[in-house]
Amino acid sequence: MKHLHSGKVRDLYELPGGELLIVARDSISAYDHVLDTPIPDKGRILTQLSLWWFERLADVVPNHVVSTDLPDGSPAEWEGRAVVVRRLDMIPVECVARGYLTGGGLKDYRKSGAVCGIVLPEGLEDGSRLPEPIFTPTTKAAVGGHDQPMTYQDVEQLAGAGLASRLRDITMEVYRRGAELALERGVIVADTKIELGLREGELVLGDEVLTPDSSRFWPADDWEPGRSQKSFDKQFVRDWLVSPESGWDPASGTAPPALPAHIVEQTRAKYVEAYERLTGRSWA
Ligand SMILES: N#Cc1c(N)ncnc1-c1cnn(CCN2CCOCC2)c1
Repeated sequence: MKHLHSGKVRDLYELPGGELLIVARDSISAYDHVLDTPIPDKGRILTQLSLWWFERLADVVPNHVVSTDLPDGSPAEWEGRAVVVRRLDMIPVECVARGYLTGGGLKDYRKSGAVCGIVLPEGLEDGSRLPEPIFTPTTKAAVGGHDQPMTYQDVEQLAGAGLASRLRDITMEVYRRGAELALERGVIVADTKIELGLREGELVLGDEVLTPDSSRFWPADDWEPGRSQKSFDKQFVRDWLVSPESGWDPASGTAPPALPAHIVEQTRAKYVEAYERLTGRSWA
């Protein structure tokens, strides 16, 4: 098979029949670096979580999944973390829904009182829950670049009014369903990013959906607006990397050091916990 693209934590291949293969690696990224130390089973756990969400959301939007059978000639180690998907005509918009204000959205809000042209109430802090979830699309940045916020009018100009409306409706419904289910199970989904493409004129959900890589997962019992929230899955890694033990400085521009075994194990356990809490299934 032909290698097409490598993202931070996933690779894309083209299959002889014209379909694509997405392979999730056990890589984890923090402070804008992909770490050298893999988290065992992360690729499999997030692939299986995404597949579970694709199925649950099939009444909202069709998806690009064709099969989880490994294509002939694939390395056996890809089992469980490789998905055969239909090739879509991807819409070049990162479709983001936010239920809480943080990250780039908070930065824009502090500068202008708005996010993607949507004016928000005054007095919101880092981690504030928004009165209603909002659609905050961004451009798909080139490798190493940063996504740029788009207004809804930008999306209409790019995709047309009809498609823009569908992109927003689907994004908001995927977020609403995901955030509602997750909160019942003790996980806040602060925001999520989906990617949609066209196939025979129909919008189809691509990429991955409602994973800790495509979304911000926060432990609900630790939520406190006014400070940065703990990441459900990445907090052990983030804290260790800036601890005296690691000896690393994010501002140094150098690559982060390898993670100690106990941080790897605790982080793997968080991915297992997220999968089990959300799906109600045992990972074993
Ligand atoms: N999904 C999908 C998909 C599709 N079904 N058809 C055509 N193109 C794409 C595609 C091409 N690039 N990306 C960006 C995100 N990638 C996701 C996979 O992993 C690598 C990054 C999506």
